[in-house]
Amino acid sequence: MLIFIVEDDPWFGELLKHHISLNPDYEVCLFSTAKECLEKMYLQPMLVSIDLNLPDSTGSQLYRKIRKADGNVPVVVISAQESVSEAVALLKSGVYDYILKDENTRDLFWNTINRYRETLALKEEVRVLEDQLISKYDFSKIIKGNSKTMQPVFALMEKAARTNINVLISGETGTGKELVAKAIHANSSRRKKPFVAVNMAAIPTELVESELFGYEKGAFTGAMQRKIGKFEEANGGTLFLDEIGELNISVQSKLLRALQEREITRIGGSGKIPVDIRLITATNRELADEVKNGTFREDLYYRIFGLPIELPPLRHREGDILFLAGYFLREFVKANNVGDVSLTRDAEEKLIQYTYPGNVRELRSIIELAAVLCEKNHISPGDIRFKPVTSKGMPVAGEKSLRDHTLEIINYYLSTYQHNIPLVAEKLKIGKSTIYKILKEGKAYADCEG
Ligand SMILES: Nc1ncnc2c1ncn2[C@@H]1O[C@H](COP(=O)(O)OP(=O)(O)OP(=O)(O)O)[C@@H](O)[C@H]1O
Repeated sequence: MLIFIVEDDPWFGELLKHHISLNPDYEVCLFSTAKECLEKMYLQPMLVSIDLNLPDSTGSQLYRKIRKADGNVPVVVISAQESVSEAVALLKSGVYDYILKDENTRDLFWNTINRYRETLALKEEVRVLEDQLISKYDFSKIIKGNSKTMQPVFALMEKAARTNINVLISGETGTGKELVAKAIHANSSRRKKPFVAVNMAAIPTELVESELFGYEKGAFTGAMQRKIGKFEEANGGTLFLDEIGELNISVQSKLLRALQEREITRIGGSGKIPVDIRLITATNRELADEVKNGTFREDLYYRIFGLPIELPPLRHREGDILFLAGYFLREFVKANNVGDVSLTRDAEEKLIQYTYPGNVRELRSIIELAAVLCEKNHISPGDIRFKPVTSKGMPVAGEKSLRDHTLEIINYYLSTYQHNIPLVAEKLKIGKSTIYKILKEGKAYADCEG
């Protein structure tokens, strides 16, 4: 820690400097003029002591200039008996301490420095405690949801935030897995450190290793300079690996080793670099099945499993569709500076009936589009457009109950044919009443799940 001493008596100045420098925690800069001190204020000293009788400035002038350069640095006045009145005036204007120049000055100055450090430590403790109090387990700022099905998720998130345990989040696409990871990080003791997210599915297989662990200059053709990997970037914070099931088996072993040994080696490097990260992973696949099939290492599975959090699909979160729709509408209004937009009763009904294969992400884009399309700030059923599902996301994809498959097929047709129930009935060769019955059952099922 840096301490400035401004003292025009070289012998006395050196004496103070020597005394304080005996403690290796402190580095002391000694100046004999106000000008020299002010020129170095950019170094941000922890404390400045000033003598009142300087060749180029009075004590009050120097104090004012130091204040201007740094509004917080404590200034200690060290003065001879004859300057007492000036020192007292300075004390009144905010000087941290005043010490008389005599045989006790060294010790008194030492005590002042220690007292200031103790105050600093206490302030920091209070700040950390206040911080914890304010944001303690306040997930609701980040992740919205009122449904009963989401309550166990919030309870698990709180447990995860309190500890350092690895977390495995599973859930269909768009259910908010990344948001949950962010909320856990933001409520954990690591919140001041980085949250680094990497989507395994978005990185070409051959680049995954260098993305995670980094590389040294010259490690391979094209490695023009050293690159820090995501592990190192996240040091002290949280590393979120999305779609972990996409990781190929050879990188899986390297990831396992890094997690076990808590250190990594950059590609082309030889030194081990210690890393301290909390790992949160996410998957929309059934990882246990991948283990059975031999495509995911069992030992890695257990290492990342830690605390499992399963996010329910939106269709099973009773009450959340309209709750989230309202939230996204308010966000839209705020971001686009338009007047309040509301949903008509029929529009709400239409939103509730749908099954959302794309979950919350899909609901958000449906609401944003509806807010753009609507007339006179009222969203009516016609403004709500369900996007036709592409062949990749056909409703029959994924493992679900027959009831859910049926419901999704109905919704797929309804969205494709603009909710024209007679037409959908004709296409599917079933009666209209069957469609109503399936939609009703789907809703009742979600109600009972909630
Ligand atoms: N409960 C929620 N409250 C507010 N916004 C949400 C909620 N859940 C999801 N979202 C929003 O939905 C979108 C998708 O969320 P996110 O990326 O976290 O989902 P995901 O499950 O990680 O998706 P994927 O599996 O495709 O990676 C984001 O815009 C996110 O902000």
